[in-house]
Amino acid sequence: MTKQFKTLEDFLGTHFIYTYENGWEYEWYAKNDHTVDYRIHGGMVAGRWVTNQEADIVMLTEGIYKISWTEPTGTDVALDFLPNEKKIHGTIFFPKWVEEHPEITVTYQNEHLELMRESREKYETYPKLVVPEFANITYIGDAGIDNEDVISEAPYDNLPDDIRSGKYFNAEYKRTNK
Ligand SMILES: C=Cc1ccc(O)cc1
Repeated sequence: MTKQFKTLEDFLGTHFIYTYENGWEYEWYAKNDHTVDYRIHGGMVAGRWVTNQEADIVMLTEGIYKISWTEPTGTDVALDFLPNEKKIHGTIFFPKWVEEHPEITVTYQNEHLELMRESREKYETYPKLVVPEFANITYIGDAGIDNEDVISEAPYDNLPDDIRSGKYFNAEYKRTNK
């Protein structure tokens, strides 16, 4: 996709795959102007996936976007997207308990919200683990707003390659393997 991003509307509805310089691979979808979905393919919490996370999404200047949110786990995230440069800078602020028990969060979070809230009370928050990293964007797709097919199953080994090779979605950006 060689689309040039200029406005907030250009960004909303876009689906990205990217790899942080520490090797962590993430997939993320700007579902609408206040909601994000994502799936984690590599790194400390690989296997985790989340839909309908409330987020603040703004355009800082033409073609540059900032997204921030706080999660039920107590993890905070701030992402800066420079899609025309195929670059992102992301900072993740993990509570101590996620660093010590990442496996609790490696699931489809939406079905385990109570466990996340219980765990953040039961275990330690501080000191937080701050992970600031640049990432290279390896895929950009125009999924459209509120497309429930984008992040709709658990991550598996070759999923990013299936998407990048064009076999995961049809021309309407619906999953081909459903
Ligand atoms: C913790 C979630 C999260 C989602 C996307 C991303 O790039 C970093 C963190």
